[in-house]
Amino acid sequence: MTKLSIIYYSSYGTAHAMASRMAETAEAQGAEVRLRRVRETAPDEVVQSVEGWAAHAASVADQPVAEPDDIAWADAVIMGSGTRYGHVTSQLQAYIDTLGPLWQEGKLADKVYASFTSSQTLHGGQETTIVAMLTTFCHFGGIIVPPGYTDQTKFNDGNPYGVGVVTGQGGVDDTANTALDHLVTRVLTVAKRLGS
Ligand SMILES: Cc1cc2nc3c(=O)[nH]c(=O)nc-3n(C[C@H](O)[C@H](O)[C@H](O)COP(=O)(O)O)c2cc1C
Repeated sequence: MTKLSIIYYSSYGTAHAMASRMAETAEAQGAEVRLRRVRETAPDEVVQSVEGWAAHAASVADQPVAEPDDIAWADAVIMGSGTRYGHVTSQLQAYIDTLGPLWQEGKLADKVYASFTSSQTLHGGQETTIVAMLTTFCHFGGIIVPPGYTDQTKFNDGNPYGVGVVTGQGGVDDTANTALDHLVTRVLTVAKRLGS
């Protein structure tokens, strides 16, 4: 059974919906899945001052938060974050910054990695955000599995780096779900080929 961790940060629920879709698809394919939200680091008064942010935070309050062990445990990791000025969220980066001891022990290496994002606008920085996560995976010694155009459906969402959802244009629609299913299936297929 391939062990897959899906680790993401979401303020308003888009990355949460994307991660949940991949978790369901992976479980249907027999994988053991850890779906883990990254801990909120913004001050509570800031979160509570934004309606959509507060509502999403309340809806996931009882769900487990990501710990470093969730990567050490996994054969494959899919990481996701909304786009912030063309980069990953500080919340996801704060989680990544707790991984130093595992990195030092070599426990982040030799796993399959992929990433996903969402942004408000079409050219608002999805590629740079996804590639920022891929850069981190290089430092881990990870085996990066981008979707490329390895399936005809990739010509519909058009993102060979990972999966990106544009919240201002359709959000997590059928095209996005197809791309998410393709990404997680590809990650599991490669992990299995590597013996996981
Ligand atoms: C501080 C901040 C910076 C953002 N920067 C960008 C950006 O550079 N490009 C963009 O298209 N959207 C940007 N957005 C919009 C978010 O990317 C979008 O709301 C997010 O992807 C939604 O994901 P979530 O629902 O998982 O939180 C920004 C939002 C915030 C709050």
